[in-house]
Amino acid sequence: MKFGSQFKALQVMAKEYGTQVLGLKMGSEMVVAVFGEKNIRFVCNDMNFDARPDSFFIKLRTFGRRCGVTFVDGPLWREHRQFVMKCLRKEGFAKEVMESDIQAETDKILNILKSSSGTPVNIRFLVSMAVTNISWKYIAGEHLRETQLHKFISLMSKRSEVFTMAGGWLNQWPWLRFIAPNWSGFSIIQKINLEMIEIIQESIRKHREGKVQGSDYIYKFMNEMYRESFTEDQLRGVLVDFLIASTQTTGSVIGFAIISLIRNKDICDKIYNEINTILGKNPPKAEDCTRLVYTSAFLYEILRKYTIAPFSGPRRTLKDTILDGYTIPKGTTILISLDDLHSNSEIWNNPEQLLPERFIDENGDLKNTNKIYPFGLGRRACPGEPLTKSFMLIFMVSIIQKYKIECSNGDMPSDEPIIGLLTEPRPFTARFIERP
Ligand code: HEM
Repeated sequence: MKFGSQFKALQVMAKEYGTQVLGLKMGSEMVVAVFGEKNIRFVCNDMNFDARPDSFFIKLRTFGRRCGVTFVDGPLWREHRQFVMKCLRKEGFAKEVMESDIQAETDKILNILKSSSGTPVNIRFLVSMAVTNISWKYIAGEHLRETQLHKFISLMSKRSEVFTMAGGWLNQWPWLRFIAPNWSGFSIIQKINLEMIEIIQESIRKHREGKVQGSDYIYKFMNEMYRESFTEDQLRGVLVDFLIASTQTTGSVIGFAIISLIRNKDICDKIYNEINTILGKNPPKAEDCTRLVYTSAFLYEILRKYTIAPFSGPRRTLKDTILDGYTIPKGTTILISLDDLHSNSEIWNNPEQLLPERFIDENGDLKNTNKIYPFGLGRRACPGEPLTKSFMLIFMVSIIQKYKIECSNGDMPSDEPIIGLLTEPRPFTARFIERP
């Protein structure tokens, strides 16, 4: 409580005990929090750490069953991670096709900004809608209805305030749901589950009736349903994974980027000048990241300073394993501190400062981009990385090219994050003033 989040508390405890491998018992669960680049690389690359914990909280997320990609392991995870990635790639995920989808969603937001005529806009919400729409199109062949999307994203933003990475109190003491359903977060999860089930069932039904055009992931999955692991629960699980992963993450990164531009006018001016010199009024493409060096450096710096997943996805040891001289028993939950790699003063000078220059070398090229791990690393690294990076560049360049960004009613937005399950910016609005 004192530190504001479980993540901060564990970071402070590890420092106090002078260790990079901090073991503790949470409820009935053995948990080890891992810090330091060497240890984190080891954990992410050793197959003994590839599994995910199997807890009440994790099963609650997927309607009481262990299914999907994000929180399963072993052969089921390998088969379905490979399958979903193959299907999405065939449809154009992470290729030029996706760029045109990003551009189309960006254009929608630009139109909203135009009609806002400088009145305050909740940009993070619009971005969450856009990214969810893009990833849902690849998964389910069409966009979500706007009212559905609106309701779902509002519920999701309440969710992560309630939980910390190991699942919060509800994970350790599931009976809390009976005596404190609201405080423990159980009620909000129930509401989200109802909303997700409605979205998912509607989409599956439309696919069964052949009412969706194209050959999206759901159709491809249905063609494989003669195979043992291709069950309806598994299909629902993957749809939950993609709905949850795309709603909050990218919206939060863009939220932090916009807040940082409002708070650092000099950085915003440098970015605008670079875009103006290199692109003029031409629309950006993802490949422009190598030419727009300062802009790209700024986006890397946002990913570093505001680490969206301070702990990467939780892992579980498959057998007794030695880590940094400590024996970690089989079945231990492992929390991997990505934030530690991004805020370590031995790696980054003045890590608390926003300095895009730390990603630019003396020849004016990008550097150090392989020293940050916002999307995790190894076999379980985030499959949404290409979508997020292309979205960040195309969206931010398009906005800055056309608009000056200002705070609402003179209120400077805080960049102090809310750290729950993920790191999020505090709610804020901004004004977008069209450039002449
Ligand atoms: C700023 C944006 C994002 C960040 C920072 C982020 C970060 C992460 C991290 C740290 C992990 C855990 C990796 C591990 O366990 O080692 C992860 C997993 C995952 N992410 Fe993302 N993510 C983002 C956006 C997305 C998007 C847009 C999607 C979907 C389109 C997505 C889908 C997933 C999935 C399915 C997994 C589970 C992978 C597995 O367990 O095999 N993510 N992400």
